[in-house]
Amino acid sequence: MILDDLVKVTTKRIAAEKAQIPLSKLQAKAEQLPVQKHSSLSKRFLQPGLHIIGEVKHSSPSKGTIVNDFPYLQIATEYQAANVDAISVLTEPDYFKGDLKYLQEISKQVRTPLLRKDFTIDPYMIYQAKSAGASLILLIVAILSERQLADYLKLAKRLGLTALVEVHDESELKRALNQEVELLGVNNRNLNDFSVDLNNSLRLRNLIPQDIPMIAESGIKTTADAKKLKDAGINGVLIGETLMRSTDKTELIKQFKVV
Ligand SMILES: O=P(O)(O)OC[C@@H](O)[C@@H](O)c1c[nH]c2ccccc12
Repeated sequence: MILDDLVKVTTKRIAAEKAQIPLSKLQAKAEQLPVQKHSSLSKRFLQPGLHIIGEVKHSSPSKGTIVNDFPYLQIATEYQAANVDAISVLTEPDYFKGDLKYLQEISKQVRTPLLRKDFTIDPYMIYQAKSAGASLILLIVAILSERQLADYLKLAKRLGLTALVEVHDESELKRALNQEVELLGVNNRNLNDFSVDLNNSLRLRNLIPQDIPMIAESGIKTTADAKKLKDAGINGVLIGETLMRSTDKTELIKQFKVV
C-alpha cells in the first residue's frame, strides 16, 4: 500500500534530516518565530463562498510528472494575485518531487497562508514547517495513532499553526472528531487504488458539524464539480492538478470562486 511506503521513506528522510539539523536547533528557531492568531485562519473558511486552496505540485504517484515546467515561485505569486485563501506546497521529495526549499522560498515572496503538504509523522516536521514559513500543516489520520494526532494538534496550536486534518472515510472521520479539530479535509482520492470519487466529500459533509470548516481535496476538475461541492455545504476546495495544468490559472480561480 502506497501510504505504508510513504511513511517508510518519510521516516528515513526525517532521520537523515535530523542528523543535519538537530531537533533542538530547529525547535529553538521555530519557537522564536511569532505565533499567528491561528484560530482566525480556520474560521476564515466558514465565511460565505467557496474558498480555494491552490496547490503547487510537480508530480504525484498517481499521475507521474504533471508539468515539465515548474516555476514554483511564479505559480505561487499567481495564486496570491488571484486571491486564493491558502497555497498548498508539496514538500515530499520521493513521490511528489516536492522540496522544503519550495516552501521556504515561496514564504519569502507571498503573504498568502501556506500549507506544508507532507506526510507528517514526526514532531520534527512540524517545527520544520513553522521554520519554513508555513501557517498550516497536514495531518493525515490514516497514518497517525490517536496519541500522535493529539500530540501533533497540540504542538501545532502552540506554534500557531492550523492543522488541516485529512480523512478519507467514516471511520477516520470518527477518529478525527474525537479530537479538537478546527479544519477538516476530506480526500476524494483513495490512496490504495488512486480512484477518485467526489461523492466522498458530499457524503462526509453531513457527518461533520457545521461549525467545523470542511475542505474537499483531490480530483476537482470543473466548475460544475466545485458547484456541486459548494451546494452541499462544503467550505473549500483544494485543487492541484487542474490548476497546475491550466494555462490561465488566474481566470480559472476566478471561475471557481463564483460557482
Ligand atoms: O491534484 P488534485 O487531484 O487536485 O489533488 C490535490 C490534493 O488534494 C492532493 O495533492 C492531496 C490530497 N491529500 C494529499 C496528501 C498528500 C499528498 C497529496 C495530497
